[in-house]
Amino acid sequence: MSDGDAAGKPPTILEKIYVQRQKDVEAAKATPGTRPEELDAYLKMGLAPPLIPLVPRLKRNPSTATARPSLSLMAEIKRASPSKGDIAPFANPAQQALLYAQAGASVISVLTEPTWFKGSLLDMRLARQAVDALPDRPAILRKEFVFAEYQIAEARLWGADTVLLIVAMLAQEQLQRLYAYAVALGMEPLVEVNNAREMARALEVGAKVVGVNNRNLHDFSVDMGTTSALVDMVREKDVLLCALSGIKGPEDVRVYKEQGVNAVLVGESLMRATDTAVFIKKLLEWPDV
Ligand SMILES: O=P(O)(O)OC[C@@H](O)[C@@H](O)c1c[nH]c2ccccc12
Repeated sequence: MSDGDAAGKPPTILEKIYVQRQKDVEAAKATPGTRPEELDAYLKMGLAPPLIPLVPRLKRNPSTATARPSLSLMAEIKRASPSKGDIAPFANPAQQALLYAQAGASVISVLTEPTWFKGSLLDMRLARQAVDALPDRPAILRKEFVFAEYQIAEARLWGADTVLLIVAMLAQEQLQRLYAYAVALGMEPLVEVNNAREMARALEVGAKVVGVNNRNLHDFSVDMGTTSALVDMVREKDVLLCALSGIKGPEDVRVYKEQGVNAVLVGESLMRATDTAVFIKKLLEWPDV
């Protein structure tokens, strides 16, 4: 991805994060203990924890048994964001993960980007540990700006069951390579798109779980219709479709459910909820579990 100044334009937030994350990854790769060959060796020795396959996990949720079409929840641990600033900077990821799991989330998404989102791999590990022993625990998603195999290996070793791949920041060949690498490690990635062109690219690599981000990562504008506009592109396909960002209440979820969307990913409104369990139950209109 260009840093934006080639055309004389200021870099977008996505470009800024990408540049910083490249430096962070270089530093981690040069640190004894986390060099790429060390991570590779750990993976080959089978030291990564057991994982949950994403697709079957997404298909099980507390509403599947009812007559309503099923819709799963991906609940996010998000301390801060570049568009909103601090959301819950002192949140306890273990506690939050447990609340999400007990309320029926299929996936727990953990932001691991430190500079703008105040996240870390430790947050992700703590979330995983908190839910690890639960029967039918949620899958853990590393929510990150991924551009290198290294970050996927890191995710797997720190306890992620899957990773996010953002089409907008990857060349097609790179997307293909990272997708294949994640799958080889047992992780079906969540592939994020923002428009029809990106959706076509996600389908071309064979993505089975596609998230449509209602928030444009270049300018932060949110349009809840972004997901709805792309539903038809996957309708007859073996693809699970998730709506990401800006979801605040049951009205949003109801619309997506009627359109055949399979999952919603919710961050900010869950982090701000005073009673997380009650909020989730109302949001998804789930029966008592
Ligand atoms: O807090 P919200 O509006 O519910 O949004 C969550 C999630 O969609 C958002 O955090 C997100 C979607 N794609 C991303 C890529 C990187 C970082 C963050 C994201």
